[in-house]
Amino acid sequence: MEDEDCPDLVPIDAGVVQDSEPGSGRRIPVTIITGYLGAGKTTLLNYILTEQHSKRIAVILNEFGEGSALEKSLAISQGGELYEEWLELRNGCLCCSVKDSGVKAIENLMQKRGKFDYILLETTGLADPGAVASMFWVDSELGSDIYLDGIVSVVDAKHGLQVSCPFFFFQMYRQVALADLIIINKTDLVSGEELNKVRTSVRSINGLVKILETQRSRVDLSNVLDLHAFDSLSGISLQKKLENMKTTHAHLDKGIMTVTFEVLGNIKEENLNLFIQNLLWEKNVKDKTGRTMDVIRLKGLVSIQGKSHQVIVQGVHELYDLEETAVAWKEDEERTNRLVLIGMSNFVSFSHSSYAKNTVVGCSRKARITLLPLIG
Ligand SMILES: Nc1nc2c(ncn2[C@@H]2O[C@H](COP(=O)(O)OP(=O)(O)OP(=O)(O)O)[C@@H](O)[C@H]2O)c(=O)[nH]1
Ligand SMILES: [Zn+2]
Repeated sequence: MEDEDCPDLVPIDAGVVQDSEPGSGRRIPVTIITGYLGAGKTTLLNYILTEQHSKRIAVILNEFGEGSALEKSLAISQGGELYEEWLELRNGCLCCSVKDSGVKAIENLMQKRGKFDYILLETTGLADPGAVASMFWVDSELGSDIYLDGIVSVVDAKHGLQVSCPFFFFQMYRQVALADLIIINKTDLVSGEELNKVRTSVRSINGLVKILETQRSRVDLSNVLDLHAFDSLSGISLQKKLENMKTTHAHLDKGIMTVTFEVLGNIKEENLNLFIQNLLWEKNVKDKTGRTMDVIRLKGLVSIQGKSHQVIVQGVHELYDLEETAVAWKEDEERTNRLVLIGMSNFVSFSHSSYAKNTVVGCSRKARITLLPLIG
């Protein structure tokens, strides 16, 4: 017992930052920032870094790399304020690589440089953030120091969701479908009417997402950081959203939609698991017209037999998780199960793999970590 309380040995290394609290067990949030090319992701990062004066924030850029010749760990610059490190990714890109390598690399960096308070990860405009999100989400279950806090997607108000290339279009829709927060940026470039259109198309894809509108990505940071979108703390805000969301949004022409379910009563946990597995894994749950759905994001609050508290359901692609929240069902309350699916009708669905085979987009060979040691 006492041995476990011993502080870890810290390597003797000139670069070590000593302000971490070894063994504090505090976990570090990761916010994933996505958005189409040029939407304002970097502007958002810079804004956060200059506004936020109390956190040690590490910024990770998941970029296109220069190819396999550079496939090794490399400290690019270590002097001055900026410290950069290339992650070694055994299997290509951050999103496609074996789950643990990205997280491991961050943990290694923290060992060398001291703990951060927060991690911001900017994906390339063409990446599938689902794969990156899954990586961090899975890892948090395995006792990692890092947990996924939320997914933020920046949308360009001027261009909206208009992209002609089907692959790019597909990725942009996925980014919107997956997000916990959408920032519609560059509102200075559009009229009120145009802005309404963009807002409506975002809402038609993702009926749950919070939408903010900005210029130069200037946003109240309390809306971006510490969202707890993937843990049971988000149960209460999810409850409110679900109550206000009785309609089913469908973006019929594009086949991307938000579907809500509401069922009264208690469910057996095993039946719920079976349903979700059929939906996410077997993909054999059909709608009235016989079509199946590719679920990108799943959220819900359910009532499970024998459990006194509401249970939150979270899903990203094929991963899902049930967690009891702090909210107890009241004695006189009618128990309900509400599930929200955001995804694509299989009718028009593109498969990531079939596109990925023929295109290099969305796959970067390297991720660059830029650690901005202390701002303020
Ligand atoms: N007019 C206007 N321009 C903006 C706004 N926000 C950002 N920009 C400009 O848009 C361009 C792209 O912004 P970035 O922040 O680099 O976009 P990004 O999403 O990081 O771009 P990539 O990483 O290349 O995908 C820059 O020239 C910004 O100065 C805004 O609110 N209004
Ligand atoms: Zn990839």
